[in-house]
Amino acid sequence: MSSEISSAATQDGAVDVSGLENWQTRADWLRAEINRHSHAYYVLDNPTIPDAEYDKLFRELVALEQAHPDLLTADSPTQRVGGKPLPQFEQVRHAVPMLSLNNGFDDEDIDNFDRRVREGLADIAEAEYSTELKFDGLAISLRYENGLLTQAATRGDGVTGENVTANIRTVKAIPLRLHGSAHPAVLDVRGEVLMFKADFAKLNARQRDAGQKEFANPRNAAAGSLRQLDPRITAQRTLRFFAYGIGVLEGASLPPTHSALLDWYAELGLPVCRERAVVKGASGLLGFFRDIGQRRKSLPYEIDGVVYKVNRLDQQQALGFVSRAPRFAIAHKFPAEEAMTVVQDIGVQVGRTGAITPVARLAPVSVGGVTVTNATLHNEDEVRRKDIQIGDTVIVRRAGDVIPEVVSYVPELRPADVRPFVMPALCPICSSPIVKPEDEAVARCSGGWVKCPAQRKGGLLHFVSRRAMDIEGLGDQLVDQLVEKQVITTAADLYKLGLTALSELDRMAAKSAQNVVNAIEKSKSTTLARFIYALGIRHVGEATAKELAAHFGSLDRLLQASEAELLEVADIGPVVAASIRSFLDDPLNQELIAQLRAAGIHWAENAVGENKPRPLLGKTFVLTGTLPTLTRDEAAAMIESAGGKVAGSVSKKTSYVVAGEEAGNKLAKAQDLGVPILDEDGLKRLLETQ
Ligand SMILES: NC(=O)c1ccc[n+]([C@@H]2O[C@H](COP(=O)([O-])OP(=O)(O)OC[C@H]3O[C@@H](n4cnc5c(N)ncnc54)[C@H](O)[C@@H]3O)[C@@H](O)[C@H]2O)c1
Ligand SMILES: [Zn+2]
Repeated sequence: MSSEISSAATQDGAVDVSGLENWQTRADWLRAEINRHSHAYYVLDNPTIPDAEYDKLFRELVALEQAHPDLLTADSPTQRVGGKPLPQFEQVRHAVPMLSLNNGFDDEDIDNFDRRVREGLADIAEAEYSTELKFDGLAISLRYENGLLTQAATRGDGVTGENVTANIRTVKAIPLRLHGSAHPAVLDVRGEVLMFKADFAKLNARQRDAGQKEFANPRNAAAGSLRQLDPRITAQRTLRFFAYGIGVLEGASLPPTHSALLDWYAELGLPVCRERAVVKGASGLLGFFRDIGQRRKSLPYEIDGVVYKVNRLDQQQALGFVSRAPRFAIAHKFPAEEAMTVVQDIGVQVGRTGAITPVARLAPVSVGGVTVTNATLHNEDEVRRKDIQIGDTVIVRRAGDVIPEVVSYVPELRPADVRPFVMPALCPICSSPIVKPEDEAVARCSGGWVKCPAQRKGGLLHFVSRRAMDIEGLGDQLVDQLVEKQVITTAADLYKLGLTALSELDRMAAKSAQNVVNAIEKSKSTTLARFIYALGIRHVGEATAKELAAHFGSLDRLLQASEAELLEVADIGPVVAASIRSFLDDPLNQELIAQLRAAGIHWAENAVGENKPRPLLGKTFVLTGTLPTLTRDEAAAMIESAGGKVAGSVSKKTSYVVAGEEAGNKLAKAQDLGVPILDEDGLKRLLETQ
């Protein structure tokens, strides 16, 4: 290996080898790192770094070996699957190896996969695929002889796995005897053992209570639970199973397609996931990917992508395998939700109620498809519990639209000079003392909105937000300017804002100034519930505001309500009642409310208050899909004003499901449970006739 190669490639910018002698050294280093992490992940079920970081190392090694084939060794991790089986278990040799899957990340990868498949099948015009989910668990092989479960083995290194038959027998989702009567002499079912999100949360809560180590994620929990030497421990953990493939088959003929194989499995009583489809071409694959991506959060188990398989089994056979994965299948992965980066500092943020949130300032890192530079540490106790310090390398998580958070630090990468976070004594914005009541986890700026611009801004942003007064166009930056330049101090000042004042602000075009003025004007017509919510009373969220509005019917009645009367409202306890009373007793707040009413904010008051008819009282509705004329909010408001409740998920207690176009899972679930289903007209009729 000459230094020439290394310097040329460095100029390419392909791989950073600074400080390393040559490619050989780099490849050796990568192999050692990858092997170390694989061992922690596959054998110990206790990963040391996020998957995305591991994948980065792995991809670098693949690229290196492709560019310099002489570097490739037979024992390179790129040529192998999984990890070595644990010696404590009896070993099982897989007659048909259990392989991994190749990965794709963007649309182009999938187009290329589809093209390679068509080329590999003598240039067929269009390929048919079976699409399914990529479950985040561990692969298992279940051997049934004449319908009876005789052996279960983990994937291990793909060739040799661990005999976990005794443990698998405790998994209720897996039949010990196949349904029906005609059974093949030997059937080797391949599938994934996994743990559902709810069971994972329960398990971790139990581990916490027992002072034992919590699992990093459901995959590790599933793997750790299955690979127990004592099956009684496995039996205490709720594991599930989905079948997705086949190894050996004797005494029966293979169905013609993968989808038919899964249908057959379902008939045999094996769990097969419902979320699957048969599609054509790359566009069909991408359609499935987007649909699942949208519903990912609501699935009861974790997935890290979807899997596409050529549907016809004869075509699968024709395409065959490369070293560690089939050519006929690919996993289309979602962007990683976890990444590793360095905490450069820990600052604090002041919320609208004065709550002080420690925030990690991070070296920029891409997580879940966006660049993250700040991540919440929630509160001081949490920082101590997780022992996160300035200078630490940490794992950052960003799942969907959720605010990025720091999950943990990486002990082996902690430098000697880390510094702990110190809660400042004074608010960084207004210099008022920060106080922390003994019985609360949260420290607060004691300045209140009168002294603290951060609280003022937060309060105003809450006031104008979509679920409060819904004033469009008043974003973060505009509110910042208005508060900083002292154009407005309270929400009431918003209603005095004229075009001139707005136009004087930086970068405010005449047209957008006019839009803001119009939006403010429009917001004057609102509902009592929105108005109460907009006030930003501590502990009064949207649901409580709705309850208050429905219960009292008019603002004056609410203003006069005693704590005892407040306690009569559904779901309101002593803490909330006291918080409402103390807010309303504050002369500054009384002044604010008077000014807002004087500015012309109004709503339809209900003269009879609590006596208003509430025909849907006690009924729970679930909304799904797109209704022809009503938005979800409107439909929910109609149901709630008639006394009904709107819930997020369907259960036996659901009274009605209101389904529109493109209703998904919830509709299917309602049908399963026999819950009555209404369309928009049905809902309207119900409201009229009651
Ligand atoms: N954090 C770490 O240190 C570390 C170490 C090693 C591996 N890993 C992670 O493990 C993964 C690689 O491991 P891998 O070889 O198990 O590959 P993989 O997880 O990328 O894909 C192959 C596996 O997918 C599973 N699978 C789920 N649904 C499936 C379906 N419908 N059809 C077929 N298979 C399905 C099977 O168990 C199969 O073995 C990567 O995500 C990598 O980041 C992480
Ligand atoms: Zn402050």
